[in-house]
Amino acid sequence: MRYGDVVAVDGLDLTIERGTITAVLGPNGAGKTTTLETCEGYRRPQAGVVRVLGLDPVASRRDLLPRIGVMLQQGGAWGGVHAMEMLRHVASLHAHPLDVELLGTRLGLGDCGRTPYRRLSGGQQQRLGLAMAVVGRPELLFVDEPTAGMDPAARRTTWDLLRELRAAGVTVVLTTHYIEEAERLADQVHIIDHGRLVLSGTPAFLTHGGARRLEDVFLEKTGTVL
Ligand SMILES: Nc1ncnc2c1ncn2[C@@H]1O[C@H](COP(=O)(O)OP(=O)(O)OP(=O)(O)O)[C@@H](O)[C@H]1O
Repeated sequence: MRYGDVVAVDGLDLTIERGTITAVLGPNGAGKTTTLETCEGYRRPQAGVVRVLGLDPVASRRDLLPRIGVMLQQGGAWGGVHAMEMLRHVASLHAHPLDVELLGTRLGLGDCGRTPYRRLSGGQQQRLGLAMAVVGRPELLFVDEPTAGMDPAARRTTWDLLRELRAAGVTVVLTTHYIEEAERLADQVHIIDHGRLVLSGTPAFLTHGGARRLEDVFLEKTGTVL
């Protein structure tokens, strides 16, 4: 995937197993969001092949939309909408949504009250984005930096929710800059740099059974030690 002269994703080859949590790590500009957006069907691959639940994400977008959940890095709601109003709306678009009130309470959306979306804090917007992504009971969930800007309690709630989804058979693909998050949550970690895959494995494999810190492995492999 290129943007003009910039090569954002370059021969990236990876497969994600169903029912697992996969973390895609990489420095700023490594190509994580572009990769996710291509899998989500927002971008048509300029070369190569992408299959999501066995389907072409662009050609089969209508079939895939009810089956996947997407949490974008930013946005996804109208500026003037209230959090619970937005969540109820998204739920109404799905055949068998989760209980909106329970989900909203769990993710602290009740606290957002009548504040319009554009005035919510970054962490509150993230919580709503996560709720919108999971409310339709997706089989596959893409979450781009889900806990960025969240306070520690909201981060824990998010981790618990993602683990519960995995236990229920949902496949979760996340990007994060919090290496600890990947270490705690992910079954499989892929590190990408300059649009290429540089290392893959379970957290235990990558850290030699905990003998190394994943952050050190990440910095070494991506050459980002300053
Ligand atoms: N719409 C766009 N137009 C031009 N260049 C873009 C566009 N989107 C991304 N890029 C460039 O493509 C490269 C990959 O960007 P991408 O957003 O996929 O990286 P990322 O790994 O998600 O980064 P971050 O961790 O900072 O979110 C970067 O060099 C970025 O500047």
